[in-house]
Amino acid sequence: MKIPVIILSGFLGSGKTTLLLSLLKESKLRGLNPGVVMNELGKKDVDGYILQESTGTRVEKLLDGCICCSRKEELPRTLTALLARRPDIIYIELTGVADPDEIAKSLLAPPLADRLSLHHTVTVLDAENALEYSSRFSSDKQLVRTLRKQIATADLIIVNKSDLVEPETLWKIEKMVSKQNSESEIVFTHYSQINLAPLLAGIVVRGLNSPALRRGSGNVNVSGTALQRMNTSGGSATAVHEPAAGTDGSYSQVAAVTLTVPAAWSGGLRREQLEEFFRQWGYSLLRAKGHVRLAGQDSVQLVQLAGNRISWEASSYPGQPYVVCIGLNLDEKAISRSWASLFS
Ligand SMILES: Nc1nc2c(ncn2[C@@H]2O[C@H](COP(=O)(O)OP(=O)(O)OP(=O)(O)O)[C@@H](O)[C@H]2O)c(=O)[nH]1
Repeated sequence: MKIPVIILSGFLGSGKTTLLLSLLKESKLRGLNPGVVMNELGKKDVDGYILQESTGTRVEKLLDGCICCSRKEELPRTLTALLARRPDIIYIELTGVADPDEIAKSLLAPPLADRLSLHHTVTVLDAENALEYSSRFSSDKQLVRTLRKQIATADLIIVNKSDLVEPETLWKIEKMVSKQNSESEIVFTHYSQINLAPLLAGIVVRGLNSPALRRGSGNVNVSGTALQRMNTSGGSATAVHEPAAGTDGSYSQVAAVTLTVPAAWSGGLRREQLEEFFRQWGYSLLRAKGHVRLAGQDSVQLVQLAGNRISWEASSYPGQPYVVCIGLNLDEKAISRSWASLFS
């Protein structure tokens, strides 16, 4: 009995975690026992914390690297441990710069091939920025290639953040997607809200909560539909992008820097101060997220920069405040210096 896997891919900040939140809530409503693997480029699990807080789901976190290349060998180990908890469905949320085809190859090769089936590969696009990627990242061919692979290998493409663009842009995105993948479904969404029924079709309770299991029979033939179009044949699983030699958490030219608030700092930052800190790096800062304490506020704030927009919301994060910055050709020393100056 193979456990179905749904791979969630898409560029940084496109709305993967927002979709995963809906999927987990729907899974729980259906009585399913979901397993989650979340991969983050940074050393902190911002999204894993959000998911655990909102849904109570245990999340397997693979931090500080990408499971489609530098941390590739960790995925089979993590999935094997996860399978011991008898999930009905496994969701794998990739980093924004991961190639979902590489992950599919890992799933469909020994030792996992007999235990998992690829149910769907979903790619989420940020409607406000997707058309700009090829020109904006023209200096990083590997990144452009990976973003194309994210579109080419998906069987469902969610064009998200449609609230931020004109209908004409959506039409252009549809055209661009169709050129790269003429067979996938395309849906246009706001906060990744889609009808989840087709995605979850065929997935049934069979793990710990399964009546069949309670009766002592684990032999229920209800595995998810394997994806026919996924090209997993031929050649070894060569990573599309390799970590640059001698760097830590760096993929093609995309790198993550984790910045913590000094333990001795008892003050609070001003919102404008932090927004200015983010803005100074321009388009080289692709994504930022973290939990910080603002001056004059009792609660911690979850701050997110995605697609050059900054959002704030209350958070109950209990640990030492931090921010993860992910960018292209980021000057790590300059960022760390600028960050330290906020507390001097
Ligand atoms: N305006 C708008 N914001 C959105 C939409 N969907 C998600 N967001 C916001 O965009 C930010 C990034 O969303 P996530 O779901 O974390 O994106 P992600 O793809 O998981 O991001 P990473 O995995 O960190 O790269 C969050 O602040 C979301 O609240 C949308 O449809 N419209």
